[in-house]
Amino acid sequence: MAGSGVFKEIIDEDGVYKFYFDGEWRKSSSGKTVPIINPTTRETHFRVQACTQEEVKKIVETSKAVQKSWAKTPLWKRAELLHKAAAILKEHKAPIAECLVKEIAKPAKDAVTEVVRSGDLVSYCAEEGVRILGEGQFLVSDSFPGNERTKYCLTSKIPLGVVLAIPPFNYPVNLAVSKIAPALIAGNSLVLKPPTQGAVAALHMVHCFHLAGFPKGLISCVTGKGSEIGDFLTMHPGINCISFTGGDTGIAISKKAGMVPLQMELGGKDGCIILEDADLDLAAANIVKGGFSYSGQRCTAVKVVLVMESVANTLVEKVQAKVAKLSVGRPEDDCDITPVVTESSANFIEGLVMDAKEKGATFCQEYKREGNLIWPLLLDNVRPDMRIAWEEPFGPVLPVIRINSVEEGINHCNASNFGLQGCVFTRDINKAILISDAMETGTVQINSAPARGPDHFPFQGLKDSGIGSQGITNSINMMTKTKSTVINLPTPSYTVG
Ligand SMILES: NC(=O)C1=CN([C@@H]2O[C@H](COP(=O)(O)OP(=O)(O)OC[C@H]3O[C@@H](n4cnc5c(N)ncnc54)[C@H](OP(=O)(O)O)[C@@H]3O)[C@@H](O)[C@H]2O)C=CC1
Ligand SMILES: O=C(O)[C@H](O)COP(=O)(O)O
Repeated sequence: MAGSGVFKEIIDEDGVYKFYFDGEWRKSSSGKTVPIINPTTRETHFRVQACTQEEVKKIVETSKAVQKSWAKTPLWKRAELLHKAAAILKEHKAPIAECLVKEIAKPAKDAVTEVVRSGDLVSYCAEEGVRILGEGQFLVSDSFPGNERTKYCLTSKIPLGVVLAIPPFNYPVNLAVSKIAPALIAGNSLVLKPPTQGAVAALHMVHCFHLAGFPKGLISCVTGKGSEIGDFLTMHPGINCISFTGGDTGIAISKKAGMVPLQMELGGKDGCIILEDADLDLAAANIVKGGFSYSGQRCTAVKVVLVMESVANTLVEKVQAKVAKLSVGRPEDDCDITPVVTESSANFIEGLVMDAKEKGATFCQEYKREGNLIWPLLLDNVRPDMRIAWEEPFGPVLPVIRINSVEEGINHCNASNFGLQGCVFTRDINKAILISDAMETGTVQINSAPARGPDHFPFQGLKDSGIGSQGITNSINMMTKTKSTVINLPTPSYTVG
């Protein structure tokens, strides 16, 4: 159970979760707490510390000092500790998953999957780190015009320093470890600012790293409202790298952050283009899985279907039939559609639905909402003048735009300010490749819904969808800098003998 057993020390006598600093679980001197509202009951379920700027300052200072010795810890030892943390995390999947169910209404099975996937990510990262950080480059000078072979250049990868990790609510464990593990294996220290909704799952996860025995102060977890301590953290001169996943906040952070490397994974409006020759059963299954899993609260969710008019009726019928089978209700009951994360999120989604209604979209189901729970809704005959054609609902509402040419579909996707992923369904691989090349997105999936995973694949967004690329290997590389040592010889190396 959450907050019990090995997790007992992360909670205080009043039931408030502590923050983590210098290898200890602590109460904030602010005396204030932040409530975490259960999206299903809409009542406060957990409380976390509202940390102060002074506490943030101390955390960053300590992280800086500890990082120096961590960077000198042998790579194999860093990997060993990560493997240990991964095993502990998987061993405690049940209480962590329970937090995900209560804090973000993630369906019970998916919550367990997130924790197990996170353990696997940490292990893979440890192995990949040993491989890629264990090798460097060797260059000789006479390959560049005008040079003799008098210089040998040895390059290796060195850590950046203190990495700040800010994950979003929808994968508070997985998108936290996707930043923590690469940072640590590369020799950095790590400050985590978890999302408010999802903070308690993240604190449990951090405790698994604590139990693994990482040095004191190497990992810290500071809680509080992003809007209150966020700027102080992201603009702190002691931070050497920011890895952020979330919405438009990331754009604001990018503008304010100093000269530090940024990894930004932001929103998306992933288009799904269906050609006339597509396998419509496969497409319909992927549209429903891609559009409605975790109630559409995935950056990689299918967020607009662009279907050729000649097959649109058949496709919509097939999707509608599958939508009708989705179960709607409590995450504890493992329903497909569960309450969206906050009331304001539900209100925002409703605003998009009402706009589409006023402008004449065809409702394939009746719009239904109870509290934060919104029933899955397919909107047909959506036109470009409707907000839902462009904005991401981050909820279980999926627009269908009927197109008369492939170009029309591609142009719609490319006119978006987002460029995360896209997908195309066709039996013609040549067409699929041409469409993939034409789509201005970080990834295009052929005959499958968009997805970030598996976690070692590169994951990146163009335009407002992000900066840089995630994925285990890319994240390790991003959290390091190249260091060269040049050996200068008195004479060209091949003059002897
Ligand atoms: N491309 C990708 O990989 C993904 C993108 N997303 C996108 O994220 C959005 C939904 O996630 P959501 O969590 O609501 O996103 P937000 O951008 O609202 O929040 C993301 C994180 O930023 C924190 N934060 C808020 N304000 C600040 C600030 N001023 N400075 C620093 N940190 C701050 C939040 O903390 P707090 O909760 O305390 O406010 C949270 O931890 C969607 O747009 C979605 O598309 C989501 C997942 C993956
Ligand atoms: O936050 C998100 O939405 C994730 O990055 C998507 O991950 P998934 O495609 O593996 O569900």
